[in-house]
Amino acid sequence: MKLTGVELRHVTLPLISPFRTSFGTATTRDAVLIRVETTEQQGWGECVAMAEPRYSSEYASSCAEVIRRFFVPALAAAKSVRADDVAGILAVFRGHRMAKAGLEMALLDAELREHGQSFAEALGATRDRVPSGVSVGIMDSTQALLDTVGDYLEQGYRRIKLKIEPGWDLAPVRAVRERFGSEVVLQVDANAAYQISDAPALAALDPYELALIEQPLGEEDILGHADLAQLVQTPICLDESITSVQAAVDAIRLGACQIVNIKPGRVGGYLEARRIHDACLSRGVPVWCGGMLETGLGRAANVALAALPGFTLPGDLSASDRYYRTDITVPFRLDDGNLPVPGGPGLGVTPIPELLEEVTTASEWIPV
Ligand SMILES: O=C(O)CCC(=O)N[C@@H](C(=O)O)c1ccccc1
Repeated sequence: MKLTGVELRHVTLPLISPFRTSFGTATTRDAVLIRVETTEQQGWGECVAMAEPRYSSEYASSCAEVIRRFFVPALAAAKSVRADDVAGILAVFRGHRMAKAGLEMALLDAELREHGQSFAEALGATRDRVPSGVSVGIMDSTQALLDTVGDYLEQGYRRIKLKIEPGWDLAPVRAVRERFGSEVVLQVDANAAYQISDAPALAALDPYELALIEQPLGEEDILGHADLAQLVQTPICLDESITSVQAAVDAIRLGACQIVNIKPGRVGGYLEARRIHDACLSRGVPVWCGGMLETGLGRAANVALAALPGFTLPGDLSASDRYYRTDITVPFRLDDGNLPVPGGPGLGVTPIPELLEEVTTASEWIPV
C-alpha cells in the first residue's frame, strides 16, 4: 500500500466519573486518533498516550508532533508500506512507542480491510469472546469503593482491579474480600507507587489471595521487583516496565515478574504485543491485556488481541460505559461478563461520524 495522507484527530471524551490513580485524577480522556489514507483503503489507529506524561514519558501532543514531523515523512518515503514494515522504518527514531503503535495500528487496519481479514484472524485469536475485567480507581472512602465494586460485580465483571498507593492498600483489599468473599478474582495496581522498603506493606496483602500485584515499584527497578518477589507471596505483574519483547524476556529471566500486562500502545504496537505474547506463552508466563481508557477503536483491537491463547487472565477490557456515556463507535457491551471479539474486516468498528465530531477538539491533515 502507498500512503497518501494522514489525519490526526485530537479528541476529548468526558469520563463518566473521575478516575484516580497513584499518579493523578483524570476527568476526561484526551487522545489522538489517527486515520491513514492509502491508495487502496483507509484505516484507524488510536494513540493511547494521556494528556500529560504521568503514566509514561509520552503525551498526546508529543505523539502528534513526532508523527507529523518524523514518522509520516519516513513512511511516505517508502515506495509502499505494510504494517509489518512500520517498526523497521521507524526504528531510526528512538522511543515514542505509543505514537508508533497508533500509526502501525491504522496501517494494519487499512491493510486488513483491504484483504477482508479481521484483527482477530490476523493476530491468531482462538476465541470469539473474552472475559471482561474492570479497573477501580482510588476512592474517597471504603464505603464508596464497596458500592462501586458491588455495582461492577452486579454487571457481571469477571475480575476486579483496585488501584492502590501507600495508605490505600490493605484497608480496601480487606474490605472487598470481607464484603464479597474469596471467589472474586481480585488484583491490585500500584502504578510504581512503592519502594522496596514498603515490602512489609505489600506482604500484608498476601493473606487476601490476590491474583497479582501490578507494578509495585518503579518502571526501571527490575532487580527491585526480583527482590520483592522473594519477600511477598502474591505474584508480581509488570506493566510500565515491559516496553518490548526484550524487556519482557529479561524481566522474566531475572525473576522480576511472574505475569505480564501487555498494552499494545506501551510496547510499540499490536505486532510487538503478539511477539511478547508468544515469548511469554513459550515460557509459561500468563499474560493479560492492559487498558488505557481506549475508545471503541483501541478497545476493538485490544479485545482481538486478548483472544489469543496466552491471554489466560481477564484484562482491562471493560464495556464502553465503564468510562464513557457515549463512545465514538458502536459501544462494547458486557454479555455475561464477556466482550465479543469483532469479526468484521480490520478493527471491525469505525468511528460514527457525528459522535466523532462531537468530541473532536482539533483535526489536522498531513499530506504525503
Ligand atoms: O480500563 C482501562 O482501560 C484502564 C485500566 C487502567 O487502570 N489503566 C491504568 C494502568 O496503569 O494500567 C492507567 C490509568 C490511567 C492512565 C494510564 C494507565
